[in-house]
Amino acid sequence: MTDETPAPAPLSETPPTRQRRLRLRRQEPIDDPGRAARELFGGRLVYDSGYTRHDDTWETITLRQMARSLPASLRKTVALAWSADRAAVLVVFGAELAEGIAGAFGLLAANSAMVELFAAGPTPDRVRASFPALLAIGLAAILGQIFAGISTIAAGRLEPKVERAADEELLRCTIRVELQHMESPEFAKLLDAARSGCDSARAMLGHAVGITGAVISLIAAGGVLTVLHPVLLPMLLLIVVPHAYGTLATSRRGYASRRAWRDNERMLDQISWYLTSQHAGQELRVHAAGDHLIDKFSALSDDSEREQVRLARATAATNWVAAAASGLATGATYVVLGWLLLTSRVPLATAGTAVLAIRSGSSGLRNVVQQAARLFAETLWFDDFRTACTEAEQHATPSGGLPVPGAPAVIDVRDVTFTYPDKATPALDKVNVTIPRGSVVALVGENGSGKSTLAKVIAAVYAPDSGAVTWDGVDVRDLDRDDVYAHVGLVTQEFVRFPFTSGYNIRIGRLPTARGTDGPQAPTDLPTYDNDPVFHHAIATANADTLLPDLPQGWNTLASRSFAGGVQLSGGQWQKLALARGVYRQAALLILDEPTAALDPAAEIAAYDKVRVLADAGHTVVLISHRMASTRRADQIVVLDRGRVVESGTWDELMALDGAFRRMFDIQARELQIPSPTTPPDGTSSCTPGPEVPDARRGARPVPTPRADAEPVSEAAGGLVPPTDPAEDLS
Ligand SMILES: Nc1ncnc2c1ncn2[C@@H]1O[C@H](COP(=O)(O)OP(=O)(O)OP(=O)(O)O)[C@@H](O)[C@H]1O
Repeated sequence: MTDETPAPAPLSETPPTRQRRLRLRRQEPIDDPGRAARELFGGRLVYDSGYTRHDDTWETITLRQMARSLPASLRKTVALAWSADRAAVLVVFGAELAEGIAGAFGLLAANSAMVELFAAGPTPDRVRASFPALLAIGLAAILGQIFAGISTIAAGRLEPKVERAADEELLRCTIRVELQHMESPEFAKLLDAARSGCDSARAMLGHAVGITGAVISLIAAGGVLTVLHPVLLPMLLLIVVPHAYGTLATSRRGYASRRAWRDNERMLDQISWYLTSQHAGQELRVHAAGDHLIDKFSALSDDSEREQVRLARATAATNWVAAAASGLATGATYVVLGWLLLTSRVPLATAGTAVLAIRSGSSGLRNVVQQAARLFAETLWFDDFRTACTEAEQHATPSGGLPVPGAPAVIDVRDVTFTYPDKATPALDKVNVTIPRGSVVALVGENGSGKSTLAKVIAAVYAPDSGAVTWDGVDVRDLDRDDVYAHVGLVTQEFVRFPFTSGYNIRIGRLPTARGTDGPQAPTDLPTYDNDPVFHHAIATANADTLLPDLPQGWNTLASRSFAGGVQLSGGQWQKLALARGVYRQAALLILDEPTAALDPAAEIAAYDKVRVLADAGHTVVLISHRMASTRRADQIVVLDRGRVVESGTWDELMALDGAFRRMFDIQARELQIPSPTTPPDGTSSCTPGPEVPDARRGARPVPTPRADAEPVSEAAGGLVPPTDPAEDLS
């Protein structure tokens, strides 16, 4: 470093940190994330998901807002519960009402008992006279508890039903949403929020029951007070209103603070997870980054502790103010009560009952405020759940349409243009590809050139903005989508590693319940892999039988180390399972998006050989690969560049063309020191010629002929009949 170069200011001395210390001293919430957070995460670690959608509700909610929204929230809860279990709703309401009435009855009995006890005469006589009233108090208390228990049982029956109904509704409507909409960031966030909304359905019920009970006991206490003396009723309000404000203020402050320190906790969780995980263990040790991260953990923990201390002090201060206000009101109430006593407006016994009623009433109202605030927040999440379901229905995969008579002889991509919603330039731009049955079409091109997008359009997962994908001349949009999907098998780059058994990870490609498939077992059967020829065909094709030595329970071994008895599979082993899943589907059109990226060289070569065998058996294969050599046995190679088809033709034709494909091949060949095929001046090469393609030039739309040697595909629901002896066919 030269003298002129200014030394970077130490992060700890930057202005935001000084400001932060001041804020801490003044007990204000920390809004500067601190040095460790900035260095590691670039600032606070805030979820960009729907789970934080209503985070500021508690901080902004007012008593008036809550009171206004309460009837609507209660209405929604009752409607939800009513649709789940009417009888349970009636029992809950009846039990809450009965509990409230028992409470009021108990207060009146207490009044009678006090009248007797404060009456003139010898003490034994007064006690004896008060006996029936004392019995009535006991009876009211017992009945109150019995009714509370009945309400709890009925609510316990109702709550899981409500939650399950919401969960299932969300799952059913989400699984039908078109992927294009599913991938939009806004819908993804709404869906996150909707998941919370399902939990909220249950919580809303709990709060609604709590509010009902509290309101009923409040009315009972208010009624008793009014009977004793009308002036006592406003006194009750005087006590509870400051309490209500205090409760709300404390909760709001607590929530705001927790929100601030929750970001901190999230950062701590992230660091501690990586410090203790096997996944990062190797790098952290070799790079000696562990101690550094522990220091950051310490710094963030300091911040977290400071924030929690600040919160405790602030909460105590708010509670003191609220309690002081409420205490003043209570004092005033007792002064009024004393005045009523002194002026003989109420007898001493009534004053005693009034004290009890005021206590029970004020606790009821406090309860109402707390529960109503929670109900308000939960209702927001629940509304998201409803919005998500409505939006999901609006963007559901259309049902109906023309039936797909069988495996298509030709799939045609015509002038297809497709732009992702958040992108300015199209991912596919006037793309034309013709895919005859029984052929292997390889899509190649640089990263981001549009290969996976084109595969999704071919699989009818995305609908083109313009142009069309046709199956035997019929636009896919006019076909029954479930029928179309019954003919498609997909092995994506990011195939799913389900935490199920390794066998089920394959079987999920073609479950008996799936429409259009004729799975080997009835849904109630336990999987028996031994006598499932399709399963054995799939594992042989994907070379997945090599996994068996690592599967202690065979195909019933759980493929997840997170659970007891589960195993950890390697990346390549998982890829074999995914490939087997795709083959097990027995689909007419098989899309393989980089299906061998994690395989060893021998397994990779075997996999490409099997792809050829599948095509020769009548499957149509769309293969995406970055390894140019792997496309050698494809019938057609389509080269994409920034969403456009720049070359297409057979291997020989593209090598002879000496364009983009040849350049990509030569780069890889140089790296691996593979001799490049010699291209004679007439443009033909020494490679085995593929089926004749009439026009192979830059950007041209080739029209390959359907393979004459392709075996007929079983027309039954798009499934291909497996070879009787897989080994025979695959050897
Ligand atoms: N879900 C998405 N949302 C927005 N843009 C996307 C999405 N998926 C892909 N893209 C963009 O579309 C373009 C084409 O992507 P695509 O995944 O089809 O390329 P690819 O050729 O398969 O790339 P790779 O070889 O890296 O797998 C890229 O610019 C990519 O950033």
